[in-house]
Amino acid sequence: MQLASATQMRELDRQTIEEIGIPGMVLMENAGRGTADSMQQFFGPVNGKTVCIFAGPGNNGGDGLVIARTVHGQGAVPFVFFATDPEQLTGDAGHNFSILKRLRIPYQVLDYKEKMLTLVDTILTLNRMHPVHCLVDALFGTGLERPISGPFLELVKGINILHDHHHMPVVSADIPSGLHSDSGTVLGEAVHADLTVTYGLPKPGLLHHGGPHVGRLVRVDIGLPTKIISQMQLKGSILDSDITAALRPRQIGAHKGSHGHLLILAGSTGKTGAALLAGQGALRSGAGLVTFAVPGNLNPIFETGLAEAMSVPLYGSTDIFSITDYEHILALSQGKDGIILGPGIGTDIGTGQLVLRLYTESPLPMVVDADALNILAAHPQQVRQPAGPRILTPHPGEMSRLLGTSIEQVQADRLAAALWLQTDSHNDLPPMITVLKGAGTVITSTDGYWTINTTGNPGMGAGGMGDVLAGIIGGLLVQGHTPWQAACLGVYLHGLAADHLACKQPFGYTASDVALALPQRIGTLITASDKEILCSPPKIS
Ligand SMILES: NC(=O)C1=CN([C@@H]2O[C@H](COP(=O)(O)OP(=O)(O)OC[C@H]3O[C@@H](n4cnc5c(N)ncnc54)[C@H](O)[C@@H]3O)[C@@H](O)[C@H]2O)[C@@H](O)CC1
Ligand SMILES: [K+]
Repeated sequence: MQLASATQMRELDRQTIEEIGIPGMVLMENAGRGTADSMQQFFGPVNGKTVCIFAGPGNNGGDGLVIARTVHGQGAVPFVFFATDPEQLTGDAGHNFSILKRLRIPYQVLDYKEKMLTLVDTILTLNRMHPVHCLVDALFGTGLERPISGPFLELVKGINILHDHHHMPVVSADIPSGLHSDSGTVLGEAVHADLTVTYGLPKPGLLHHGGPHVGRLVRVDIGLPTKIISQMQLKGSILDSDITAALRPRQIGAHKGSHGHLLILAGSTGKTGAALLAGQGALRSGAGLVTFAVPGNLNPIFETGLAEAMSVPLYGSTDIFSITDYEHILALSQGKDGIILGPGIGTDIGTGQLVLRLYTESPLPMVVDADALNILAAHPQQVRQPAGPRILTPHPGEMSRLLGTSIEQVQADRLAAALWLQTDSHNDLPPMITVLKGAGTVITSTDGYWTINTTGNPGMGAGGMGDVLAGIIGGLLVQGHTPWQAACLGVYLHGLAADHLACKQPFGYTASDVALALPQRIGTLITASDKEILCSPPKIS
């Protein structure tokens, strides 16, 4: 499913209305009716209940008025609250206000002096007469352009009090008011929704940071023609279960050599766990063979640490990776299908020299993680000189170092940060993918395509998760997935496995647990017909 920014959404609406001839009133009607349907689906019948609608000064408010009229027709008692004079509404919203008046649906213009507590009291009183079915937030959608303040701020605060303290369900029309629809940044204060019904195409701001304000997300088809959407050539998408179509069952007769050989360059004293976790991630994602190249003194740990993996001691410098290991590593990389470079390696000068040479000289596809990213951050001119496909997997701290900015700035616009390598020039550089980790992981490629992940949960905020992710992506890479596919599948599956664990234990599961949970998740995703091939013995004729 594609994602659309506020500007793209406005353009889609404009083309639909002006070039195709579908009136804006029809789109608004579809949006409002679709929302009313979802409200019944999620919160039960509206008949006989109060529905409080908070309508803003633009078309989002207009959607709210369609919702009011629709639930009125379904036997509810709608009550519309405006923060500004509704007589000022124009266009389709103004038209819907005229209809509302003719139907004598009650509304009230909130006096700014009547602060939020008065609003809360009013709604609690209404609730005593007819129980409130839900509160409808139709204050702002894609048109929010500055922090919410004044009467609008009072309304949002009031809605949140009713939601947080009085447990009233809240549905947001298109976007929780106060969220920036592109970046997901909270502008002043944002509505806490249980359900967000988004119109046409979802907006990226709903997914950034894991969508903490959004609740359940539902999309309503408001009638934007697919022709118009495809002409727009949108580059953003939701990373959801569609990606799992890229998983393939194993061929009968396949052997360990069929599933790729991964070289892992990771670990140092005190951080051998990072390497072992990456190895686990790779093996659990199905890599055929895994070899660790490790500082010589650490080799005994790897001999026993992961029985299924091989290890080769390096003696350039016995405790850390060093530039003097370069030739040895080059020889080791012969016959390998990919490399993971970075988890737990430290940033020693000799290690840095090795990382930069491998990054700029090895043609093998490479997952570049952790300290390898910190080393690259100190040598920005080399970032765009990869000798082969690269998947960079920074967390916000590493991303901020790569960009030379603060973590706050990265988090304020995660998409802009993750698109740091985007280029319009058609050069012959190998593909470079950035995976900006965190709630709502953002994956971008240099040609400007991007996607935001929908799996994962707060329980994943624990040491070693990133190492396992690097391993999973590396494992998928050597099994023949393209760098883009490997990054997207890896991120999606990593979150999915963790979500499965979180169903029973919301936190306290470990990175190893996630790796262990992975094969079963993959198994359930491979289609039934594929399973038949997998499980049935070869036919003897
Ligand atoms: N034809 C269309 O364009 C359609 C639009 N739809 C709805 O329309 C929305 C977009 O409508 P609009 O572009 O009118 O935008 P909004 O309804 O989101 O709000 C824009 C209005 O709010 C004001 N405003 C912005 N930030 C403010 C702030 N911080 N404090 C006070 N006022 C502020 C603006 O000056 C403008 O009057 C979508 O999110 C969607 O809900 C749907 O009805 C489907 C069809
Ligand atoms: K809204």
